[in-house]
Amino acid sequence: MRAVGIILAGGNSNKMRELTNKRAVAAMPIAGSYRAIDFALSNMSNSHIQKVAVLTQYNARSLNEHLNSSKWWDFGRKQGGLYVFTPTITADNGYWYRGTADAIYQNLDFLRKCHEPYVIITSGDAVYKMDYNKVLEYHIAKKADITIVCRDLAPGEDATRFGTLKMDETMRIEEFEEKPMMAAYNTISTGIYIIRRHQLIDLIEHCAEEERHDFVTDILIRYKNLKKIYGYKIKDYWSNIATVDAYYKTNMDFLKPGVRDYFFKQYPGIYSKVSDLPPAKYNPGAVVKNSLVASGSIINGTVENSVLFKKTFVGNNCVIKNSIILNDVYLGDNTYIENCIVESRDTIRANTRHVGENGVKIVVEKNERYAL
Ligand SMILES: Nc1ncnc2c1ncn2[C@@H]1O[C@H](COP(=O)(O)OP(=O)(O)O[C@H]2O[C@H](CO)[C@@H](O)[C@H](O)[C@H]2O)[C@@H](O)[C@H]1O
Repeated sequence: MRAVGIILAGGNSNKMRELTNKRAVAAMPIAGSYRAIDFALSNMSNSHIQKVAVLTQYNARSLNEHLNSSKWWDFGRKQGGLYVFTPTITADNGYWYRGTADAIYQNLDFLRKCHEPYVIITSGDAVYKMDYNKVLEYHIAKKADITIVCRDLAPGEDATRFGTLKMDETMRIEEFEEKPMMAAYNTISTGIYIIRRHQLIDLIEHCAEEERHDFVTDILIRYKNLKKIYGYKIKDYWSNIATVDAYYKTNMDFLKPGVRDYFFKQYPGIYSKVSDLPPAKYNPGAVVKNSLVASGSIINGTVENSVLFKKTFVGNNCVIKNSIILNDVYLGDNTYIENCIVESRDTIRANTRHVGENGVKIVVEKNERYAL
């Protein structure tokens, strides 16, 4: 095999507010049946990358539970497979992962023991489909040291969340600004990189010697002029979910037939851990329009333009509009929910009203069923 994969999934995002109090961003539920990291894992599997390391740290338990079997993404094999690395205290190291480069440094033995010549680095926070082999071919053809997958900013998208960059006519990166206050360029890095394995080991070791810990500022930006760093531009769907608005928008995008078909009908598919739940049930009186409803749900009221994760119960005369209901939520009779994200396992009492007036409202209620 030509490449191994590294999925960075250990970061925290305060821009997700209460939603990441208990789970990692990469464990955020997406489109009714998936977790964010399923997209990167499926891309690895579909690109025939057989050895993948997931670096987890913040709220690692949520991810570790999801990744407890590699068979869902077809990594269950004798050679290679899926490795989940959380920080471990050793005789030589007493730190958590202090940044993305440090996370790789602390697992450098994994890379040293591999034989594959290239490494694909991606984040677990993005929803996209990609054949990494196409990027690898480009990387080889360009004789690049590092290739960064990038795309143009979408209209209205906030550049300050991203690395922005400028390329010359050969696609070599001339300028790279990480999360600028005022973006000067409208091409952004997707945080997907390809690099030769030996080169990565050298750069990461050098970073560690100098007590530097961040892959973007301490490698990409620092070596921009010394190394040949090229951009590979994509036009397909790619969305980083690590803010409340981006998370909401990404889920809502799956209500558009084009996005849904692209991910779920066109080959290759997206895979996830499967649970043996009964099909969703629509009782007499239920009205459901343009919504995704996951298995194990029971619907009595009205649901419009919404994404309902597994085991949602919607009571009589409820109205759910433009909202995301995470798994295992009980909505009592006559509740009205509009423009909200309802946290998983919530119990929303009968006759309650929640409306996101100035943007999306996150609803976190005490769980009365579990408190019993
Ligand atoms: N200590 C740690 N240990 C393990 N994993 C960790 C980690 N700290 C962060 N991560 C993970 O690494 C990835 C990158 O996270 P960062 O916080 O470094 O950058 P961010 O995602 O904001 O921007 C990045 O991604 C955007 C695209 O979304 C680019 O535009 C931008 O240049 C780039 O820095 C995320 O998946 C995160 O979970």
